[in-house]
Amino acid sequence: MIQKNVAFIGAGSMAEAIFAGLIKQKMVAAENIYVTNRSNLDRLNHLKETYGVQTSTNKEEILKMADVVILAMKPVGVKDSLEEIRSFSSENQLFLSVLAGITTEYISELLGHDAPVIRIMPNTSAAVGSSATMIAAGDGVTKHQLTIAEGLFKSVGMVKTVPEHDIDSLTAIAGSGPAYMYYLVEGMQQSLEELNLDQDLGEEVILQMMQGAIDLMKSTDKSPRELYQNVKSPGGTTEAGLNVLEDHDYQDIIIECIKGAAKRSRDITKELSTIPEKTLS
Ligand SMILES: NC(=O)C1=CN([C@@H]2O[C@H](COP(=O)(O)OP(=O)(O)OC[C@H]3O[C@@H](n4cnc5c(N)ncnc54)[C@H](O)[C@@H]3O)[C@@H](O)[C@H]2O)C=CC1
Ligand SMILES: O=C(O)[C@@H]1CCC=N1
Repeated sequence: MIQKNVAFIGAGSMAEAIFAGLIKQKMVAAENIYVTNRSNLDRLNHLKETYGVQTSTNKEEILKMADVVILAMKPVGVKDSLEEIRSFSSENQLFLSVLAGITTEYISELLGHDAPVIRIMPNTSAAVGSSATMIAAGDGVTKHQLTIAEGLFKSVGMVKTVPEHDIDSLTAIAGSGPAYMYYLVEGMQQSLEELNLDQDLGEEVILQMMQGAIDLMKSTDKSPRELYQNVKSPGGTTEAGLNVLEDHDYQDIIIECIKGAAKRSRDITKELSTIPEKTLS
């Protein structure tokens, strides 16, 4: 457990997933977690009752307690939010931003001082200790500060420290990826009705099937292609299903999906930042 106060600016699904995970894994005590949002008091009260975290709509009150500040508002709100808190923040605080498409350089510019800024791309599986979190240090971040960020996020899943220019592309997989998995599961669930199967039974089978496929991929050197070839019998059921996927260019669609998400992350940078184009590659 680290003896640091961690403040969340933004109290949405990502902030909740992170602090739920930090508390569950006993990395940070609930009383050391401070949470604020734009103005939704009901939401703050709900989080306080559920997790025992400290909450307030008064940003100054929250900021003055913080050793580590986690920026977890929507990217579009970052400018207003940082303008609101910059006078309460200090260079002695460590800033961790989970905002898609927002560079450390831009955050430093908005803060207007030399506080260390680290860019983080986690996912909502942090709530159950299973995030795949990407971390990139901004200019001037010390090894010790990076270790603090890595330690916090290692407690809620796997961490990879990467160059900042890779974060946009990795956001598509690490950050947005869970949504594509849930979308796939939703599609399978919808098939249950058409097949006249019991919904509860079917949903349990789908999740165990996916868990098993992940366990097998993690435990073998075989490629996904070898693994699905092993499932497929000539003239069998799997082949019939794979033919449908191929007819619809399923893998091309997945590639376009990931490229589209990565492009959006880079576009957010261009839309919201004042940073010159040459630094965006
Ligand atoms: N949801 C996800 O799976 C992931 C989200 N992220 C990033 O996390 C951030 C938050 O995403 P979500 O939690 O999904 O959004 P959300 O819409 O659920 O929550 C946004 C929160 O920010 C607060 N907020 C907005 N403006 C504010 C301001 N000026 N000052 C203080 N708080 C303010 C809102 O009140 C709300 O609590 C985004 O920047 C997103 O890119 C990153 C990885 C995964
Ligand atoms: O959709 C988004 O923009 C955020 C970033 C990654 C996951 N959710």
